[in-house]
Amino acid sequence: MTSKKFSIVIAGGGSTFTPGIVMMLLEEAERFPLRKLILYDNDEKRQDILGEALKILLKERAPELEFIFTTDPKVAFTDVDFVFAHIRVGKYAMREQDEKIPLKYGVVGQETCGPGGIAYGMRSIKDMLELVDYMEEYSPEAWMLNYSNPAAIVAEATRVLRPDSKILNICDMPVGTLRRMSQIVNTTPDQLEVSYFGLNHFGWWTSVKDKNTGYEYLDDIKEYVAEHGYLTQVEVDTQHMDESWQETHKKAKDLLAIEPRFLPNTYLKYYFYPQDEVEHANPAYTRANEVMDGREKNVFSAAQKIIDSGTAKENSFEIDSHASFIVDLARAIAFNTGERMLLIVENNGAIANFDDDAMVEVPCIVGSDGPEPLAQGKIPQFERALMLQQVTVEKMVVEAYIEKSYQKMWQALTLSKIVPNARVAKELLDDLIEANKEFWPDLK
Ligand SMILES: NC(=O)c1ccc[n+]([C@@H]2O[C@H](COP(=O)([O-])OP(=O)(O)OC[C@H]3O[C@@H](n4cnc5c(N)ncnc54)[C@H](O)[C@@H]3O)[C@@H](O)[C@H]2O)c1
Ligand SMILES: O=P(O)(O)OC[C@H]1O[C@H](O[C@H]2[C@H](O)[C@@H](O)[C@@H](O)O[C@@H]2CO)[C@H](O)[C@@H](O)[C@@H]1O
Ligand SMILES: [Mn+2]
Repeated sequence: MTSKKFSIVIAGGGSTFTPGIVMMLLEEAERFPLRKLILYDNDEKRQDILGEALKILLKERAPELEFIFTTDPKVAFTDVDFVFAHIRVGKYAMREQDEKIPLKYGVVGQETCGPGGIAYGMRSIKDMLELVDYMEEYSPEAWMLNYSNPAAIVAEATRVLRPDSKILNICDMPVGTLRRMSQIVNTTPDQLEVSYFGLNHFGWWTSVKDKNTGYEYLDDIKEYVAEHGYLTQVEVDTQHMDESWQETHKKAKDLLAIEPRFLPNTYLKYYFYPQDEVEHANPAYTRANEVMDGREKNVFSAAQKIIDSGTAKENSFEIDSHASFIVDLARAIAFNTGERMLLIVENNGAIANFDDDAMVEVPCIVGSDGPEPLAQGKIPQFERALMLQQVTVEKMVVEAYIEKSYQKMWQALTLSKIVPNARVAKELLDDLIEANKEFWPDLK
């Protein structure tokens, strides 16, 4: 048990994931003791519901923990060791637009991929920079562990616009898939050591080894995935019980078919089989609606029950697998543990034949000075060409933000593997500009 106790602000305190993360922090109190926990959000009404419920729960389970929830950045970011950032600019109402507008043009509508991700990225940059600036103004020694999506564009924007900031960009898709892989080979995720390369939501596993014996499980897992995808006997993700996510895990088999050398990140399905996504999509009811009717409703009604009953003894929130590794990451920084984790970092040669200034997702050794990427060698031309196209889209969105450039945003949409041609890209862009006029810079 360490003596040091930490102070964390969760930026995006009204997030549907906040209660699960708080429950996980309570669970991990031995390994990562807290002295202060702050929720910060720019939507007071939304955050207050979770804040009031968590105040009751924490009084009962961690009375010694200082807990506040606020919309005042100075209060939120002062005297903190870590900023856990998971904001969703525009909330689910805008995710719904990101997913539905492209479908009007027969194009995949998705939270972080294609036109939906591009729109979400353009919406997120200003708010993310604001969080970084608050952190550096009020707690200059703090680290930001950023979950906020679209992680690829957010990571690129902070690389360009806040190059010296202490930000770790993370994604739990590979963490969730590793849980599935560990089940497939009848071990536990902590026993597996991976090699992986790609961009966020756009990558491949090249090795999945047993940490102790060095046994390479890649072929064993591929044999299973070729038949079942990543669908496992026991569901490992409370978040992914919905049919749409089950379909996604099953689709991994078709992704393996196009690239049999490596194991795929499930997000590749939007780039390789967009027609299947559009065919099966319901333009009137997308993933955003599922979450609004599911997770969002469940989390806020659980909170209301706690408030109404005045106790969390009967009702409570569920611990969320969603952010279990966020503590490992914070501990790696705090205690220089040298944890090996996938992070989204500047390439700088980790992928030998890819741009140094690309934000890539690779295994890193994490210590007090941050991540050290592990060399993944040269990648094949097939993946290299796909990644260059996608990373250029991500870079052009950030350039379009900086230059307020309509032309660059049109080019970014046109370049996306998911958008069929420049005419659809322009129609999409004009529609997205209208839907995002409250959030995007005025593009000229
Ligand atoms: N990196 C990953 O693998 C991963 C996994 C899960 C979720 N996420 C991301 O985490 C984020 C939260 O997800 P959610 O579904 O809980 O969203 P949510 O809409 O439930 O919560 C987001 C919260 O952020 C707040 N917010 C928006 N802009 C803000 C700003 N400028 N300052 C402070 N607060 C602000 C909103 O008011 C809202 O309360 C999203 O970006 C989501 O994509 C990422
Ligand atoms: O459709 P949603 O909002 O439920 O999920 C979208 C997010 O999906 C991934 O995160 C998952 C993760 O893969 C899973 O293992 C579990 O931890 O839940 C997470 C949240 O659902 C993806 O990595 C995120 O970027 C997406 O936002
Ligand atoms: Mn992710």
